Amino acid sequence: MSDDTAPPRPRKFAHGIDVIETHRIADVIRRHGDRFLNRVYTPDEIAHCRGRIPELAVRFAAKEAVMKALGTGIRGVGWKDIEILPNRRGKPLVFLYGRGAKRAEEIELRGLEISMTHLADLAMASVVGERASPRPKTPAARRQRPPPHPGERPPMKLVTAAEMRQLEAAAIAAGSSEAQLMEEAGLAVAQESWMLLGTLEGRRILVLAGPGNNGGDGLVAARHLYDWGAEVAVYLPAGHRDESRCDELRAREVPLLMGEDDPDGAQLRARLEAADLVIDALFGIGQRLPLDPASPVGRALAALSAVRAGSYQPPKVVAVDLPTGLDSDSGAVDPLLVVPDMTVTFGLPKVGMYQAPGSDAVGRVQVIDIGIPKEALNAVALELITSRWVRQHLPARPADANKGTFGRVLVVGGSSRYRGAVLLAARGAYRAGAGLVTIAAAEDLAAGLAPALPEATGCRCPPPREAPSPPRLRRRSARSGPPPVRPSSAPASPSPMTPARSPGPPSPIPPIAPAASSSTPMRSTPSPPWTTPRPGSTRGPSSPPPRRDGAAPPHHHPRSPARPSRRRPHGRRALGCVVVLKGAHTVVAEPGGAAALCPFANPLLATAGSGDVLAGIIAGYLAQGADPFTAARLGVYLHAAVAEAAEPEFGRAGLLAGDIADRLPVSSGT
Ligand SMILES: NC(=O)C1=CN([C@@H]2O[C@H](COP(=O)(O)OP(=O)(O)OC[C@H]3O[C@@H](n4cnc5c(N)ncnc54)[C@H](OP(=O)(O)O)[C@@H]3O)[C@@H](O)[C@H]2O)[C@@H](O)CC1
Ligand SMILES: Nc1ncnc2c1ncn2[C@@H]1O[C@H](COP(=O)(O)OP(=O)(O)O)[C@@H](O)[C@H]1O
Ligand SMILES: [K+]
Ligand SMILES: [Mg+2]
Repeated sequence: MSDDTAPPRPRKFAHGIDVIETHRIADVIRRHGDRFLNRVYTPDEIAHCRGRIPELAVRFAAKEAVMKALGTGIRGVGWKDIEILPNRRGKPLVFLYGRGAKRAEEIELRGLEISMTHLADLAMASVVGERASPRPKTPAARRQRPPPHPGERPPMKLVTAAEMRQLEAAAIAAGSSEAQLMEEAGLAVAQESWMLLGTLEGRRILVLAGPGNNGGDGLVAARHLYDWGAEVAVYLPAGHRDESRCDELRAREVPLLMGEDDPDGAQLRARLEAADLVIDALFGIGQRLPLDPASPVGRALAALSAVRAGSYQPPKVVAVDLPTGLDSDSGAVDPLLVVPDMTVTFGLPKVGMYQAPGSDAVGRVQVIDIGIPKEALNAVALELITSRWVRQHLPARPADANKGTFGRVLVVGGSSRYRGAVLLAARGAYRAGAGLVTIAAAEDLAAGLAPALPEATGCRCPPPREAPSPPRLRRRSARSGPPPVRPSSAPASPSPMTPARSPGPPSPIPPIAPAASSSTPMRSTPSPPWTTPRPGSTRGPSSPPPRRDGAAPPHHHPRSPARPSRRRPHGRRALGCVVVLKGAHTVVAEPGGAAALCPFANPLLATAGSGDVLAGIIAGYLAQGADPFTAARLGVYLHAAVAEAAEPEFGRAGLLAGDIADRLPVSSGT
């Protein structure tokens, strides 16, 4: 539907309100004078207010109220993008510029009216206007798949520390500078800290700043937070190499405590005990793990941990870029790590934040755009599978379809020991939307299977004694090309195959001739479209289980990263197929080098048959025409999303593999 034929979007109120204590503004102006005025107010506003505190305070509240009505918060729109000036009769009017004007256009904001008032020490503003609702979701619109590419948001990529440094270099090559990037980063940390605390006036903030650029970000944040009215102190356990940033703070009389001047840690403890918020700017992507508990940084973290554990009102913690003690690439966690309430990370999230146990050690993650050139992001191979991506890539389900539209899946199995596997995979394929699922099982099993899934058709295959052992499979594939895909675990797990309409010539001699007695012939691809090894079957130890009890997860030596091969599952190139490496935060990789990571870790999935259901789901999407990489990503995400959705009901145990299949529509419909 083109834009001019689109129905007008329904409209709703846009409202924002804010109140501020007038003396807060008076204090900031006393301390910072013109610097504050010039940062927050336009020249016309400054001229109009002529230094009158109530006028300035009420405008401060008004700007925040407008930000709320725009729905952006203080990060989205600059203070000076909003101007409040009276008309000739004294009625205040709101003028929007820059990002403010752009946002107003996006939401089709009209008729923004403002009302302001103040008492002795309070200034308050309320704004109301009319905006367009997000586009209505009619049943037809819901069914309609959004067009795949133009206008699609780029996928959320994940980077290693080395990749982040390359992106930083690209930003600098494009005209930015290290100092500018640090200013952006520190400003974002200050803004996020403000939002976390709600108000800064009278709030005590302790910045733990390390010797490198992570510490530099912390110093910039400290400067802003002080300028905005917080009581800020900075603790530098190991000093800092950038004296000029320290000088900016000394000029403001922000206390800078050096680790060497506090040998017994008493000053640090006192500051920590009094703090409302601690900013962890000790180490970022430059950290070398493990941390030495006897080092100044190690002792600072131990003190923070003790205060958090032992205090009635423990301080909140914001981590800058990465929590100190988290390996950016593997997700390994140092025992000294303090789990923050929030991690403010720059450019792109780091891989380790989505790897157990690191994924349980970052709190809420806020990703900040610091001006990395978009083109540079193309070089990053690993992306996070997001619900948005899944919604955009689910196969279309046209209203005039018939079952032939949605492809066919053949599930081959024959082991009496794993008789459920074929059923689970078949169920997964159906629930994912395949049009027809056929189970090929040995005759003695087939009879028992039919009542369990009457929707599946059957076809006969040779008795199980013929089930080839792995060495025999290898010999056979040497003669006839690789065998069809099968889930990793059980020797006789089912083998979902590509649908009849998928491209590729039939394999010369598939191990079990699936189409022999089927009414419509089916084909398998010469190379398996995907394979699903488990972490245990790849190099490297598996990571310890995550803990959700708030304590730092157990130490996992960062030099033996959790799952080294997970990032780049070796073998996908050798196999020439898409690889699904199953487990917490499953990785899907394709032979070209791209890989995608599932955001979920959930023990509800660690149940027998769960992998068989996943295999069926992926086959279901393949049958509907998705390419193998897309089908695997869809399957992996939705399979795990079912467990996420089931957690309130089940807790951490008790979901059956069959339930995963049966609950699939719940998540694919969202
Ligand atoms: N990339 C970007 O685009 C942007 C990056 N930005 C920020 O820069 C951060 C990276 O900065 P960075 O490279 O200076 O590293 P950082 O994390 O401060 O640590 C290095 C320092 O710590 C020390 N050190 C490390 N481990 C140690 C140990 N175990 N025990 C003791 N010391 C140890 C190490 O000592 P050295 O190795 O030199 O002896 C060095 O002094 C990044 O996370 C982000 O916050 C933003 O400003 C803007 C954009
Ligand atoms: N902790 C976990 N977090 C997320 N997913 C998990 C977790 N444990 C197991 N899974 C998922 O459960 C499935 C288990 O597959 P698999 O071991 O092949 O089981 P089976 O062979 O019994 O069907 C995989 O998809 C895997 O990713
Ligand atoms: K940090
Ligand atoms: Mg399995």
